[in-house]
Amino acid sequence: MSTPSMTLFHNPASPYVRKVMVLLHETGQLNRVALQASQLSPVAPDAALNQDNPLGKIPALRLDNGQVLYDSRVILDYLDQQHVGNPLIPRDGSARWRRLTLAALADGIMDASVLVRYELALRAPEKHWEQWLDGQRDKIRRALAVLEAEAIAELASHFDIAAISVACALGYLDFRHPDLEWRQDHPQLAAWYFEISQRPSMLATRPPV
Ligand SMILES: N[C@@H](CCC(=O)N[C@@H](CS)C(=O)NCC(=O)O)C(=O)O
Repeated sequence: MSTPSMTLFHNPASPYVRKVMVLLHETGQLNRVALQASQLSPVAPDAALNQDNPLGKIPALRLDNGQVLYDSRVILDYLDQQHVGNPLIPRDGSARWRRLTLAALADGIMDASVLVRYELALRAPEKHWEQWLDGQRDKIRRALAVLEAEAIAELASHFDIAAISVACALGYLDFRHPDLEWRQDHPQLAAWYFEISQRPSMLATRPPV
């Protein structure tokens, strides 16, 4: 087995890190990356990570020449150009922009979900800003509605950047926000997610219980 040449700042609870891990599994590159555990939140930063990523966010990927890549979209793009199989990010044409837009929609679900998580887990309950929380949850609901109405066939067509990103966003909703009961109004998305959750890359990267 080859020695890893890159280091990934990693936490199994992060949906953004999960995207990177799923892509590494799907493209056969797992053994190229060593994982460096990072425990952090916006109020409890990881000093080692801050040296490599001034934004203090994971994932960050240190390459063998010392260069550091962030954020997850940049890392996915880089890693997708490092394997010989079919690209998981279309290189050009309208498919590229459509698949990246679906991926951005999924990232937006993660962004809103992570912000809600921080507000609920890190701030005292009497300081919770309900109107802001509702605004974030509305973003999640609108994005899920669009995926259900417009994107199921596209998601089912390949397990690429779009599908990986949506899968990781839904996995995070299950992990941190089961109260949202996202399956209730999105039966097609739920059926798609049930199926792709069985992929080895998804099973191996499930968030901790
Ligand atoms: N847009 C970034 C988001 C990364 C992100 O927010 N990661 C969270 C963990 S899930 C984090 O590092 N939070 C620490 C902080 O915000 O200070 C990406 O796609 O990589």
